[in-house]
Amino acid sequence: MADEHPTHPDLQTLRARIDSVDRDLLSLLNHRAALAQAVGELKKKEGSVVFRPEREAQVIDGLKSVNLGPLKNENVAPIWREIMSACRALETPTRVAYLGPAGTFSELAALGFFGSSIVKVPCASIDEVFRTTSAGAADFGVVPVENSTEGVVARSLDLFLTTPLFIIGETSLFVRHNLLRRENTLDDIEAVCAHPQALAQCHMWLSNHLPNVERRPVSSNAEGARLASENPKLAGIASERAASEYGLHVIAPAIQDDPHNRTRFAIVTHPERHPQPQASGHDCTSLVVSVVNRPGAVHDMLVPLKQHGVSMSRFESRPARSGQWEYYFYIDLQGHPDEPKVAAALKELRGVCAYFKLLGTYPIDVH
Ligand SMILES: O=C(O)C(=O)C[C@]1(C(=O)O)C=C[C@@H](O)C=C1
Repeated sequence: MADEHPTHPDLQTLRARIDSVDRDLLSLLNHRAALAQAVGELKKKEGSVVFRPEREAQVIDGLKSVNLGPLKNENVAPIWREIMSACRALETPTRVAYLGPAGTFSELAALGFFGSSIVKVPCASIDEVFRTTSAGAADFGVVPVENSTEGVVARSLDLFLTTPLFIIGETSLFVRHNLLRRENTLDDIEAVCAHPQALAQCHMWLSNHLPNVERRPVSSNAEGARLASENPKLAGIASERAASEYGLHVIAPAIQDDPHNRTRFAIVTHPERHPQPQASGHDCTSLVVSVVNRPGAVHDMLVPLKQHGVSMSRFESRPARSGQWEYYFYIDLQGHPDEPKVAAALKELRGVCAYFKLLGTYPIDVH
C-alpha cells in the first residue's frame, strides 16, 4: 500500500526502511571486515600480534564521543566489541581460557571482553586458567580478581606472583545470583552447591531462607548447577544462563546480599606471546611490591607516587606467608609507563621496594 501519511509512515514502510538500512549496514560491515583482513595480512608480514586492546578501546571511546543518539552510549561498546570480535576472528582465532564449565560468570566476562567470536577454553579451576595460558594452550586467560561484596579473589592475586603471566585488560560484570533447582520449590533441599565466593555473597539470604541447609562449596557455580541438574535434592547458585544451560528452574532470583554486586576480572597473557599494550590515553598499571618490615616503610613507598602526581586507584595487601608479618601490596596506578611521570614514579618505587613486579598495563575498562 502507498504511504498515505508521509510524516507518519506505517509499520510496513518503516520496516522496509529498516531492511534497506540493514543491507547498507551489512555492506559497510563487510567493507570494515575486509579492511581488518588487510590489517591482518600486514601484521602477519610484520610478525606482530592481532589483538590490540588499546586500539579497540580507542575505537569505542572515539565512537562514544561522536555519538549523537538516539542509540545510547552504553550500547555502543557492546555492539562494537562484537563487530571487532568478528573482524579479529577473520585475522586469527582468539583462544580464551576461563573458569568453566559453560554458564559461569567468568564465561560471561570473557564474552563481554572479547565478543562472541572466540574459541572457548573452559578450565576446571583458576589455577588451570593460569596453567593453560602459560603453556600456550590459550592465548588469553580471564580470571576474577575482586568482588564488590567479598573483596579480593586471593587465589588469583597469589598466582600473579608465581606465574609469568601479565595483565593486558580488565572487565567488570554485574553479578546476579539465582537459586536454581530441578524442583520448583524451596522444600527438601539437602545442600546448596556453589563456588565459595557465591555462597559468601548470598550469606544473608541463605541464613534467612534456608538456615538449616548445608552450604557445599564446589569448584564453580556452573559445576553446582550441573550437580543440581543430576540430583533433585541439590540446589545451585548461578546465572540465568546456567539455569537454561542445565535445564533448571530459577526458584529465587537475585539472592545476592548486595544488589549492586560486581566482580572485576583481569585478562592475562604470556609476555613472550603478547607485547604490553601501548598507551590508549586512559590506562591503568598494576604492580605488586613489598617493603622491608620497618616503621614508615609503607609511607616511604607511596612518596614517589605523590611526588610525581600519579594517582592510585587500588591498594590491597596480602600476607607474604613468611611468618614475619610481611605483606605484598597490590597497587593500581592511573597512567601508562610510557608517560614520563609514571615512568619516573615507577623507577623510584622500584628503588625503595624489597620486591617489585609489574603485573601489566592496560586500557581502563570502557563501557
Ligand atoms: O586495528 C587493528 O590492529 C585491527 O586488527 C583491527 C581491529 C578492528 O576490528 O578494529 C581488530 C582487532 C584488533 O584488536 C584491533 C582492531
